[in-house]
Amino acid sequence: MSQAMTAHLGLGSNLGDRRLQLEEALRRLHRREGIQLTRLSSLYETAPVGFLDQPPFLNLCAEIRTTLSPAVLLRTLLQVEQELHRVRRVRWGPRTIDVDLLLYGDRILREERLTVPHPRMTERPFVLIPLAEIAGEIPVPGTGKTVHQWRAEMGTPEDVVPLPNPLTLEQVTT
Ligand SMILES: Nc1ncnc2c1ncn2[C@@H]1O[C@H](COP(=O)(O)OP(=O)(O)OP(=O)(O)O)[C@@H](O)[C@H]1O
Ligand SMILES: Nc1nc2c(c(=O)[nH]1)N=C(CO)CN2
Repeated sequence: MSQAMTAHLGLGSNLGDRRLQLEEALRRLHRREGIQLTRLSSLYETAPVGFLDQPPFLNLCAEIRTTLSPAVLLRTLLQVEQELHRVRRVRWGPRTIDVDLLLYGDRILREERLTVPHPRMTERPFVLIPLAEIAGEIPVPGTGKTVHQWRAEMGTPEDVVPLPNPLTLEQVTT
């Protein structure tokens, strides 16, 4: 068994019961061997980025402790997406669930199917705002800046709105 690492995930949904799908994805991840959910950000409603003609997303970020390697962790995230019947037709388009690996400790990976830190995370308000809540002091490897510094540079977008009743760690781990 390898040493447990801290990693950060970004989750999003903009089709169907968005909140339920995020909740179910988190519950399934926590039940997987080698993954323990340790912190959740607030839940945000966010305007779509990239492909604009699609419904608003719910997004949040999660901290996990994991003994899985980055490659096995990514495979597990993709499996959970499949279990939730993710349908994806358009790049950056609507999806029932999306789970991205944002950070894996202080590792930098540039593999064919896995880039860590996630290559677009420092330009995405729907990632940086929730991530800053739970990982503000963490340096984004290879960038020379912390999550908080990236988030501060972005200003305060109006289209990332915290929901009054977020998901709780207790709710998804018990
Ligand atoms: N850090 C990462 N997290 C998740 N997927 C990654 C990562 N790096 C590379 N990938 C690859 O990206 C592929 C496509 O991912 P996905 O469909 O979630 O992209 P997308 O959500 O449409 O766009 P984006 O990557 O901009 O969020 C995955 O199958 C995976 O192999
Ligand atoms: N607001 C928001 N926009 C997106 C999102 C997302 O999760 N939230 N995911 C995308 C696919 O990578 C593209 N655009």
